[in-house]
Amino acid sequence: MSEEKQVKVHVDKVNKSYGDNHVLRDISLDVMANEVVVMIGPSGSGKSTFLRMLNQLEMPNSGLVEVDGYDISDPKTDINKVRENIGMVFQNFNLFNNYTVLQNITLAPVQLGKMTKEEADKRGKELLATVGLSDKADKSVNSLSGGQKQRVAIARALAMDPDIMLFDEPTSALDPEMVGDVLDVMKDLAKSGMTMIIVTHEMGFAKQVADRVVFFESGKIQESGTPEEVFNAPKNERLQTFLSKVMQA
Ligand SMILES: Nc1ncnc2c1ncn2[C@@H]1O[C@H](COP(=O)(O)OP(=O)(O)OP(=O)(O)O)[C@@H](O)[C@H]1O
Repeated sequence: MSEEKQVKVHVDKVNKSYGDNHVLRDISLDVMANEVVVMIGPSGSGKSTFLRMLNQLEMPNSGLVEVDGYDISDPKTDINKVRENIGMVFQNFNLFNNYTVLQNITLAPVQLGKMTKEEADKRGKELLATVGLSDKADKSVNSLSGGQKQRVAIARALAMDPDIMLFDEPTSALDPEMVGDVLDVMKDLAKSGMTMIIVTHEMGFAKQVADRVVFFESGKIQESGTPEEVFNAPKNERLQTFLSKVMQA
């Protein structure tokens, strides 16, 4: 048996424009099973667009995007099937506010026929325990803090038993005192071996958790490497400038 790790995400020479705005420029990146890749870079550099492309929330103008072996740059691919294996967590939670916490988590697996209601309730409660919210199962989402909502959003994504988790600035909308709880859940998930791609401005988290840090600037990957390489010995001048600004802040 080969010991080689499986490629989970394969992106080759992708370009994306919005009108005249050329947002992704010949981007290529492979992410392996169990790898945690953190994307950093200035605002508007294309990080969110890249992430959203991985579950067809955006389509590239050219290039190849393969996720879990499916060519999702091909509009004919059944994206709903692929999305069952990709959990996505957004900056603004995107929960159903009028449902209870547990209903938010069980809705998709039951509706898509992945689990019975009883199985989904059982799994949902287990997931709430792992994100530290066992006591909130029957509460309305409206009654939660931002940090609690984000932990519910993570539990909801995990309820589909995904192979890959995508995080788009999951802590940017949170009060500072809530950030740590959400990052702790993500750290545990990384330790469990989940394949993760994370856009964040939390540099301390990136240093601690990333297997690889990828620096985006002007729609290009300007540098990528281990946290030690990227943070302690950045080669690219734009990365050096970016880091000095972020560190000052
Ligand atoms: N749906 C859209 N329509 C038009 N332009 C868009 C759209 N989405 C993003 N853009 C533009 O694409 C560029 C890259 O945006 P993107 O959100 O990917 O950057 P980012 O690196 O994630 O920034 P931030 O850290 O601020 O979220 C920006 O100039 C943005 O205005």
